[in-house]
Amino acid sequence: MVRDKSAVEVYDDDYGEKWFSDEASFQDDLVPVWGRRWSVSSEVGRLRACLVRRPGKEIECVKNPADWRWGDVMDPQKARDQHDAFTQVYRDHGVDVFYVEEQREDRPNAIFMRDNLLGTPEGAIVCRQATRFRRGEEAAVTRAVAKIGCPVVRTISGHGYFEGACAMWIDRRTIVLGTGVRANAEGVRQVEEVLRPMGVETVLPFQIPYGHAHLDGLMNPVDRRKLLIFPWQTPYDVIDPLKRMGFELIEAPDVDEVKHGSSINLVALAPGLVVMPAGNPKTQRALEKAGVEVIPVDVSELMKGYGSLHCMTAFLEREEI
Ligand SMILES: NC(=[NH2+])NCCC[C@H](N)C(=O)O
Repeated sequence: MVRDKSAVEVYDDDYGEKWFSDEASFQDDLVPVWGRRWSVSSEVGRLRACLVRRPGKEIECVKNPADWRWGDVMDPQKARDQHDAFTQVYRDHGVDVFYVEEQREDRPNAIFMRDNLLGTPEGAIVCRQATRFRRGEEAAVTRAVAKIGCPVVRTISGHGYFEGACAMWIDRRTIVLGTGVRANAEGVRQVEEVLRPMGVETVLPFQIPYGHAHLDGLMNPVDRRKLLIFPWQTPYDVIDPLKRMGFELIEAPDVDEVKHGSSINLVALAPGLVVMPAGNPKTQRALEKAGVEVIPVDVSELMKGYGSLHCMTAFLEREEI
């Protein structure tokens, strides 16, 4: 009987099950699979990449500022020029600035990108806006993130809502997560569920006070172990463990600068080097006295939307500290 070659003959010198799984971690795969190290685990490690929304047509839909939680109507050209200027400072410091190119024309607050995206050690969490006047910004952000190839590790869903500025990274193992009008318990639970397996061990809960939307007007790390805080409205129970970790506290010296100058709403380009809204001389001096280098930039037009640099910048890649 004529028979095909037996399986044994075919496999001969190279047979057997050998297509085993690859045990590399997702984080190890970021560069080979996802094209770059899309990894964030602090607010201060050298900034390599961020996502922003240059003010587009949407800011022109604001007629009554109070409808959008704005203080005043923006001059579109001034707003765009100021946006170009501060992102240029980022680029001058080696940051790759990515843009959300398309956005809904009825979502003027979409320029406050941090609220739409939280960077994690393994990619982005796409947030879910709490308010009706912002919900929907995140859909365009998802498309932008997909386009640049950054992995999305979670989209806040179900009954959760969570805006990225309700989180504040402390270090690879520690994060502050705030609940309040812009982040409910379910939203925080979803964020925590994603971060724990990535190696976050300590979550410091922060009850955001009535009248504040986010954390970046209340506290912001400016160096590996230096923290700028609004002293009267940051819970002692958040500060105490940070003190034990060796954090030096820099108390914002002027309420008016915090409230109207967004003096805490700054972006660190590297440990001890920050870009900060201009017009806050007292806070700037306090930072410099603490050994922090400050680059002031004029974002006064953009601040009519009640947000500033930190809110406008979603971090996509920072060097680990
Ligand atoms: N992360 C921030 N502080 N964002 C400020 C957002 C301001 C915007 N008008 C809002 O109420 O949503």
